[in-house]
Amino acid sequence: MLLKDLLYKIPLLATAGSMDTDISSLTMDSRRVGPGSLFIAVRGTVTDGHSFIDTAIAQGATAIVCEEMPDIANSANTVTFVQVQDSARTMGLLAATFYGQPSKRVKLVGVTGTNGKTSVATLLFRLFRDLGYRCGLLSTVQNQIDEQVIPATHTTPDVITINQLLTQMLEHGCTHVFMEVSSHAVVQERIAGLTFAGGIFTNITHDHLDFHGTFDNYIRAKKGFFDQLPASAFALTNVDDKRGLVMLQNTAARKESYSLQTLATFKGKVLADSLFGLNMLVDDREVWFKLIGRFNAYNLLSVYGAAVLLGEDPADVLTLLSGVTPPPGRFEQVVSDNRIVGIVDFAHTPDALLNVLETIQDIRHADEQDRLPQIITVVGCGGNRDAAKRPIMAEIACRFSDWVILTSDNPRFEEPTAILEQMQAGVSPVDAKKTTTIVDRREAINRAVSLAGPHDIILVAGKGHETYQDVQGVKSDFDDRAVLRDAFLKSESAKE
Ligand SMILES: CC(=O)N[C@H]1[C@@H](OP(=O)(O)OP(=O)(O)OC[C@H]2O[C@@H](n3ccc(=O)[nH]c3=O)[C@H](O)[C@@H]2O)O[C@H](CO)[C@@H](O)[C@@H]1O[C@H](C)C(=O)N[C@@H](C)C(=O)N[C@H](CCC(=O)O)C(=O)O
Ligand SMILES: Nc1ncnc2c1ncn2[C@@H]1O[C@H](COP(=O)(O)OP(=O)(O)OP(=O)(O)O)[C@@H](O)[C@H]1O
Ligand SMILES: N[C@H](CCC[C@H](N)C(=O)O)C(=O)O
Ligand SMILES: [Mg+2]
Repeated sequence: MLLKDLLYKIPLLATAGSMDTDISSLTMDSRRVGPGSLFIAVRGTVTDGHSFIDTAIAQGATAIVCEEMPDIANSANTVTFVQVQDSARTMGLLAATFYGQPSKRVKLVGVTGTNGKTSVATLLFRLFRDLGYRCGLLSTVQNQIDEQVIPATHTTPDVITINQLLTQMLEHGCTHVFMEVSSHAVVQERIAGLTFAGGIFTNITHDHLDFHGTFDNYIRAKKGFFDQLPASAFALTNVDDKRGLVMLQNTAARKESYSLQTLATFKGKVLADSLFGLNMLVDDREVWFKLIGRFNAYNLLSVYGAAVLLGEDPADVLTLLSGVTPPPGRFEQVVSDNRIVGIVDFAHTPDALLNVLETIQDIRHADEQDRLPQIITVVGCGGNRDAAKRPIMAEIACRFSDWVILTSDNPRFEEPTAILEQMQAGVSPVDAKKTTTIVDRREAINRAVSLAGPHDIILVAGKGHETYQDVQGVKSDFDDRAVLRDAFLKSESAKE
């Protein structure tokens, strides 16, 4: 595509060089530049893409988009330079044009919020496939082009990757695409230039303050998604969340809502919640779902609402949705031969942990001898992420559990013991008696199993579907579900 066609309608501050240059590919990473590439210099959190302009040219880039013209701009006559106000945003607009506006050719629905994005996007994907559509999914767990699974590196990929994936989805006949929109992605313009058919807000609680600085900034980031929705889209919000209405304050999209507590476009009520699923009234129809926990009642209601807003028949939606299973690592049960109930859950924020533990408390029942199952929680917090949540998560674990084992999540580049000390700060002297700290996650899970008897519940929180542990940038195999199964087997054979 010619550079001048690519830049059509993009606000430019200055240019140097020919606009008739042919562009073969777009990239913001000098390491991926090839002959004929357009390199977009983006200022990042670690380094500045502008310092790689020379490398990009040496590797064959024929055009550079930047926020600051480099000195060589007027002397390099084989390369064209384009100065813009905001490279990251421009990249989104360029990607949409370069790939032929794929987001306009599918029904693209974005899901944002602190918790529940993967759950809602995955449920929508599974529901719409059951409704007979070919669908795409962009999620933390994985990306999917109908049946084909593509590993995910981010919750929301960069905007060039998104457009490439959307193009592949279109080639495979996908009509609907469901994607998570993280707050990082909004701030870094990873969704710039995408045309959404709908946006869903789940909730907002404490997370990522390391990145956003303040809670207000974090709210603004999430709201930014709704601010950029077109009038043709729907904006579906959870009005039971304190910030639910704020999200839609400035949106041009059609405002819709869901609630378990108050008047809303889509209204639900939890009738029963057990280890076998949720029984709900949804717009006055009674339905059983396979998911567990009141928080999932919200997820299900938003999925139902979005499906109806996308034109599906409410009764068909509920019939099919009642059979849909949750994504991996979300309240996933691993039960031992002697009936110890293991629950592996991706709860890695205070609110998620609170919800999961409240659910566990609600659904446990005393046995014939009137003994209430014990709750044993194994939890850690990731390194190089929001540190403020660490003591809070430890406190929540203690509040709801009979035993707590604090352990490592993904330490990344932090010292595991330092993270654990910050968690311990949330443990009161009284709770200290039931709390142990074991740095090694496998050992921690083994200890939990050794404390459990039949019908007791072990919650292993924080890593859910993850199949690795990241220590100093090295990812080694680690899967909470497999480790739990091993621990159950080992403890059974030790007893024999
Ligand atoms: C903090 C953060 O979000 N970082 C993201 C950001 O990287 P960055 O700003 O650090 O980039 P940088 O390393 O400073 O580089 C700046 C620019 O120079 C370029 N560069 C760099 C080196 C080089 O040799 N040549 C070159 O051209 C880079 O390609 C980049 O364009 O932009 C990159 C490209 O899009 C992302 O891969 C990267 O995600 C990192 C790996 C990450 O861990 N992100 C997490 C925090 C994240 O985004 N998480 C959210 C989900 C959170 C949640 O909801 O729970 C997500 O959406 O996944
Ligand atoms: N609607 C909800 N409200 C509160 N907590 C939830 C909700 N849905 C799920 N959770 C909890 O949060 C955890 C993560 O859920 P999910 O993966 O769907 O969230 P996410 O928003 O995609 O997270 P991430 O930001 O890491 O992508 C679940 O394992 C569960 O413990
Ligand atoms: N999307 C989240 C996932 C966190 C999962 C948790 N296991 C951790 O490593 O902190 C993030 O990248 O912040
Ligand atoms: Mg997710």
